[in-house]
Amino acid sequence: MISSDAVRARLAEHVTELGEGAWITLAREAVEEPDALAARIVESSPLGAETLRIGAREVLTPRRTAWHGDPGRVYAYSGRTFEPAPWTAPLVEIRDRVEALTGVRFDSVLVNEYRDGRDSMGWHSDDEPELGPHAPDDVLIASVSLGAHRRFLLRHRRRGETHELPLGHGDLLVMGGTTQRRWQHSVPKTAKPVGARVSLTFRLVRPRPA
Ligand SMILES: O=C(O)CCC(=O)C(=O)O
Ligand SMILES: [Fe+2]
Repeated sequence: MISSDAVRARLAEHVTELGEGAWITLAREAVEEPDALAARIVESSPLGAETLRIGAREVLTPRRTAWHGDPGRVYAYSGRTFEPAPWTAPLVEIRDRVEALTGVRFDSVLVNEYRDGRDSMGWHSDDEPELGPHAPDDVLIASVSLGAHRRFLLRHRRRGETHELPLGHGDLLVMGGTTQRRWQHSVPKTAKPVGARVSLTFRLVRPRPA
């Protein structure tokens, strides 16, 4: 059984403890040739804006996304379910690099493309019950950033305390333990001129029983 403690121990030099069993690690420039990889992913992933249900309203996401993974890694959020597209060559390269660094072979990945500063991701936690190793108290998410630098914010759900991490150029951010339970995160819009950014959030998803 994978435990996120083993990942924290392995990446000990990069750990920030957030308290209450929540922690993140940030390794700068962990992936080589991030710009070339981003271009290959944008070419080969079925990226598109999704319609999400927020209460009674349907809204289009202000970013393009694609869900890839092993067969059966169905991901459900905001009233939608997503069947995984197969792994592509650039995603396998990065998945294997993330495995070498974390010791975990992630089974799925959400690709997010932020075309410019108007694209964003609102406050949320990735705490869906199918997320492993064991949502909501132990969720492992390994996020690789490619392309333009963007601000990544963490906000404590009760205390409102925030941390700001500038992410870019092959950086690897891992969120583990109770981070999803205790904190939310976001990628805010920016009025500054910024180029395109691609983020890959690798996950463990329990397969749906057939
Ligand atoms: O783009 C990012 O760095 C964040 C992506 C994210 O939060 C997600 O995919 O759930
Ligand atoms: Fe997220």
